[in-house]
Amino acid sequence: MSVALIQPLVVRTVAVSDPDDLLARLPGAAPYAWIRNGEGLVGWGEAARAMVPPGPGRFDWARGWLSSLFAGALIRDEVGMPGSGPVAFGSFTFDADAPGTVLVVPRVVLARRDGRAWLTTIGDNAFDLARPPVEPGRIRYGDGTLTAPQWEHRVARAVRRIRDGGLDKVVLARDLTAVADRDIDIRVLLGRLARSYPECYTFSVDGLVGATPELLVRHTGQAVESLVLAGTTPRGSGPADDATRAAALYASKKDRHEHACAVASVREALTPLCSALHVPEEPELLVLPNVQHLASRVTGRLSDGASVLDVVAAMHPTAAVGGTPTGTALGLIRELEGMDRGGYSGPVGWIDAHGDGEWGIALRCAYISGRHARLFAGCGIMAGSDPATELAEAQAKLRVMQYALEG
Ligand SMILES: C=C(O[C@@H]1C=C(C(=O)O)C=C[C@H]1O)C(=O)O
Repeated sequence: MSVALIQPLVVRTVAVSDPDDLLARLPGAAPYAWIRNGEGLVGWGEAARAMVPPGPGRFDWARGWLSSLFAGALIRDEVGMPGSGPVAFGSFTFDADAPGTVLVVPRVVLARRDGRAWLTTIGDNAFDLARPPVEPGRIRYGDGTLTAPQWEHRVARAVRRIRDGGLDKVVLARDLTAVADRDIDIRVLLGRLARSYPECYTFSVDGLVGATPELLVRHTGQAVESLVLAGTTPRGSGPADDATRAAALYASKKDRHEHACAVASVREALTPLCSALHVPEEPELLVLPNVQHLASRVTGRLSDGASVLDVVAAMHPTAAVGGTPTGTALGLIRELEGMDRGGYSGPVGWIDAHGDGEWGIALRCAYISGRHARLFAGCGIMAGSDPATELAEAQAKLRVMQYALEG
């Protein structure tokens, strides 16, 4: 297959002076990015790419492809940090059987972490001519797979199914289409997202772009960390209203149960892999510009040398994006959503040659292609869910990418 045809990668990482705004260094409109609070990695060009075949073995396939690629590489890494040396950016589809999972090793990666900065180049150090970003102009929206009222009906059906005892929780999503006057330059979106959502992970992988608050797993050596989110209320009209809404969220049996389902799924996935695992008793509140979430930071130590992709494979799909029990929820999602989620709500992130990396759940995101965008948002549906409230919550989540497109 393509693996056999690839020449060994010749990789060099050197320390560089502070690059300031990483996103401003991207020379062209097809970038790779993973940025939070100004730190992270940006990349461009392609040294290697794999379209990962769909199916239950996709994580194994990805792991095999990466290990033969990285094992054959000639690596000179003068920095020795997580994310130095060669890295692959990846986006896995939500549904294991859907096409569209991709891994790309950019030709150039520029990164900053803990006050250090580095540049990784692969192959000939070709000079990249920068083109200034271009604004997309006016944006027109259209319905995606379902209109808003149709989606509310599907939510009502899911609630009935839950009340009938079929399952505890299911996450239902909807999509929205957008067309711009001009081709959408992803760098414009990334700049807006990183400025307005600095706490989130602003990402870009092969046309999937967003700012997700949900860290599936960060893997550094033996340490793993995850930020589980579930249970949401929109921001209020001011500090007092915010506080009232936050208190109601904490007190809501429905939201606490929804959150507990998501935490339980992460605990179950991580327990077999970890020698130590800390799961907080009570959630905290994560306040974002558009919504507030119940949040639990889970930390652990891996018992053996599992890579970040092994951990991702064990965790996906958590109940934050699938439901409880997982299998029943996935069947209901297929039946009721009537759309292919693609990489939305799938794992997105990067991995280095040591198996370290950071992967988020691709939320608050859109696929960008030419002048077109397809935006996604979903909500956890419980027995006590009200379709109109869930629609409002999905709309609040869609605002992240609407803002990225419109400014
Ligand atoms: C599904 C999404 O978000 C997830 C669902 C949440 C909820 O229903 O409360 C909260 C955070 C995410 O885990 C989305 O943003 O599309």
